[in-house]
Amino acid sequence: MGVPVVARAPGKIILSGEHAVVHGSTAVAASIDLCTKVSVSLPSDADGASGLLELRLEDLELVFSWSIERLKEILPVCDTSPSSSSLETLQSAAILVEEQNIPEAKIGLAAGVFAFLCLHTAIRGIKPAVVVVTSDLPLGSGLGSSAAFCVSLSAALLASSGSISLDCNEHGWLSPNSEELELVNRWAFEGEKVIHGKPSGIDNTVSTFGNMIMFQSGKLTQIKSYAPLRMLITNTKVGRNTQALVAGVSERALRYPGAMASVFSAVDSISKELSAIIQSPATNDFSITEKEEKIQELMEMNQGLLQCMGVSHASIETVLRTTLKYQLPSKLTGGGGGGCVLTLLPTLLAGAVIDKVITELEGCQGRMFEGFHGAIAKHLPFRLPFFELSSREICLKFSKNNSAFEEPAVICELVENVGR
Ligand SMILES: Nc1ncnc2c1ncn2[C@@H]1O[C@H](COP(=O)(O)OP(=O)(O)OP(=O)(O)O)[C@@H](O)[C@H]1O
Ligand SMILES: C[C@@](O)(CCO)CC(=O)[O-]
Ligand SMILES: [Mg+2]
Repeated sequence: MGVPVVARAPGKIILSGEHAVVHGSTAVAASIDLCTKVSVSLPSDADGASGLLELRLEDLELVFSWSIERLKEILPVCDTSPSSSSLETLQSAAILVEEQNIPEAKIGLAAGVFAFLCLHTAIRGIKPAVVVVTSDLPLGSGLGSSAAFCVSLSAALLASSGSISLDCNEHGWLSPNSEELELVNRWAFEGEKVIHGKPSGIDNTVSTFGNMIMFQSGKLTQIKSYAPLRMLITNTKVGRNTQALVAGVSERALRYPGAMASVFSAVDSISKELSAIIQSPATNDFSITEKEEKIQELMEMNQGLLQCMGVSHASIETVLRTTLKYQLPSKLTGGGGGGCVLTLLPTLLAGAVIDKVITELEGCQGRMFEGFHGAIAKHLPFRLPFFELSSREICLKFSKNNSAFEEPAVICELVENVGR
């Protein structure tokens, strides 16, 4: 195999505005330091072109492969600029996914495999490669796994095809320049369309550019929090699919256009208020506690409106009731219908209370709780309860001397060095 390229991209949480953002409202999101990593290796001349395109999903121990001959039989040659039409011409790729006989229990992956075939063909053409994917993110749980997959895949494919320059810094890592990031984001958005149907673009945008953002109708504004926000993420482990949830909200909006327009408009105001509060400096008059109370209140109001949209779930309601016993309001994050729930943990909240909340959540329904600690460099799911919003951006690693990749912990260390 020739020189491999690795790209990594983060998942996200949405503090307010999911679903409504698809209908033009403002939303607030932040990247988290749980990432998906994609490596692309191309056959060297010495390999005599293996004649295979291979996708290895390492965490899931799944390998998909297609002969170049078969791909050429089925796939059209398509445009190489990021546009919907270039991926629409690739509908025929669906049969190539079906032929892989994905086990019923993992059928949700078909969308990701389909997006892979579309992005690979559109960006690199019909050529052999070995693409290896690993991820810290739970799939289909509201933490933006689909976007992190599309962003890291697009970045690695663009870098391996020369559309992103790979002048390494001393660590071998680099951040693409802003034009390159735009290109990555546009392709990732096309990939998200394949997985989600009608994405707003918020997930791929926050995964590409990192940090905390306010997003509306395709436009991002970076925002900066004056104080760290600590969040508890509870994973209900109830599987769901963002595409179906987004479609459900659109159907409700068609049935009740007036009522839903009011709901979306209320969410827009909440997101704008929230972003103003997050960005305001804490003074004596407006203490951190007051700020946190307002953030909690706005998140709670947003949750009420998400219930109006029909995207809550009994498992989410259980988490809400449980945290509320401790005066801690929560809201779902991402697509809803299960998946993850966010709870702001106020700065002055005693550790003993947090322990009690977690114990009670864990007791709710077997193993309902899963915590992530993002304040340290290792991107691993931990049984520790907090994570802090963190600034992350996608980074590419290029192994010039064809040596083996660093272990994930070392990569994290490099990321920490590069991180802002
Ligand atoms: N690492 C990955 N490898 C392959 N496919 C992936 C990967 N990550 C995500 N996907 C694809 O994305 C799907 C999950 O996307 P979905 O949008 O439903 O959930 P999510 O992105 O985790 O949550 P949300 O969109 O609410 O933030 C998976 O079922 C799979 O098809
Ligand atoms: C539900 C949604 O609003 C967020 C999913 O993380 C969908 C989208 O904006 O693409
Ligand atoms: Mg998604």
